[in-house]
Amino acid sequence: MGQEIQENFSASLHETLSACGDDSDFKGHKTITEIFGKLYVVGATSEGAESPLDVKLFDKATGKWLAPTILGKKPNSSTVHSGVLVTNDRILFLKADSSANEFSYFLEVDSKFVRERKDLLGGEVVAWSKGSIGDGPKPIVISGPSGVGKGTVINKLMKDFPSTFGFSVSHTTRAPREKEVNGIHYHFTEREVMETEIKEGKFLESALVHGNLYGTSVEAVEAVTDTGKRCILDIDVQGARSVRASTIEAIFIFIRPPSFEELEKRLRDRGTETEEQIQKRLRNARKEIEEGKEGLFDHVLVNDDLESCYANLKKLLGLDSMETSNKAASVDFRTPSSFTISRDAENNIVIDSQDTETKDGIPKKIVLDVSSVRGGAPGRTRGLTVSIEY
Ligand SMILES: Nc1nc2c(ncn2[C@@H]2O[C@H](COP(=O)(O)OP(=O)(O)O)[C@@H](O)[C@H]2O)c(=O)[nH]1
Ligand SMILES: Nc1ncnc2c1ncn2[C@@H]1O[C@H](COP(=O)(O)OP(=O)(O)O)[C@@H](O)[C@H]1O
Repeated sequence: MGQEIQENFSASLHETLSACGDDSDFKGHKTITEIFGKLYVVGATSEGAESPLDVKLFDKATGKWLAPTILGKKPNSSTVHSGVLVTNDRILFLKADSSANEFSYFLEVDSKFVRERKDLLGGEVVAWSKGSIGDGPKPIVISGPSGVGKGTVINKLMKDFPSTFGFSVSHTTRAPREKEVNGIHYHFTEREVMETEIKEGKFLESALVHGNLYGTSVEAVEAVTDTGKRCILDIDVQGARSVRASTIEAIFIFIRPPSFEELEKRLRDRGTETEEQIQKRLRNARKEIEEGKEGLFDHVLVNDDLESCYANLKKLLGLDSMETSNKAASVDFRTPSSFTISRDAENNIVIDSQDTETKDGIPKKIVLDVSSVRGGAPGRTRGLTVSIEY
């Protein structure tokens, strides 16, 4: 395998590319990584540190440039220090003079997420994801029949813990209710537009629910994880099943009503649906309650008395003891302004500072254990372990 994979350290890759007629047209520094006969060339298309990084792909066998679909939020060019192949499925980029939260980005070239997207979109696909030290908090998926009280408990959680949780705002083709605000409760959209966006791979999951399309976009979850908050998804059972089958590691919670009669009463008292819509939701509710028993969910809560249901939810999320409130790993440092990258005997990636002055909070050496990195939430590579020496 060593023969088939070459990293950016190798000057010969730059020679190979020049010999092939390098028309990648990047400004300034570019990195090249070879994986199974394909050169992944990463650089900026315009000058300046804020220019986003672009990816071009050169196939040595055919001598042709391929234009991959690039998913995920592109890091900017100040990120480029060096591309290091960490596993066969992703390349690591390290950023100088940066916080622990921002210093590592991965270009996924053959991860499960990328393979899924290739099947969907066809052609070459790559995806950017930000490195996350440790496991980070898992997203929470909440499902249950219409009218059971999902929205009510989620609102309570967001109000009581505003800096801990963020809501994944879904797209839907249903009409807004009176008090619903576009972009806050849902992104209200046209069916044709949403169908096209589903084909383009914009959605992590989507489903037809009560006659309308609903879906979670990659961007909706990224918007929450980017703020460092824990993402809450209010999605139906089909959506929960899709997320379960994906690379997202989440906690799945199903909320049941105390009885079918009580569910009907809540739905009617809410007064947001027509009689026909209520009937449709009640028909679907029977099916959903049955599916909720299937073992797809990690926890089932009964929403009889609201306060006790909410107390149980907080308990299972570890919020009753604040020390265990799912804080992200608290490793804090800044990367040096200048460094070299190498590997040690255990195959860890070693960042050695080349800064002439020592500064507080900037380690001399940072050792990255990448043996257990994996995709987590979209836009995230989790499981990075860091040790530092000052
Ligand atoms: N699969 C999927 N389901 C969603 C999404 N957003 C909302 N839903 C589900 O769609 C169903 C209808 O939601 P909504 O129209 O807000 O009505 P409500 O459940 O009566 O409040 C609920 O089961 C939601 O959990 C989504 O992005 N994906
Ligand atoms: N435990 C409860 N007891 C009584 N009414 C409730 C309870 N939980 C929620 N409700 C009410 O039931 C209705 C449906 O709740 P909602 O949160 O909109 O459900 P969902 O989001 O699951 O469709 C709302 O009017 C809400 O105020």
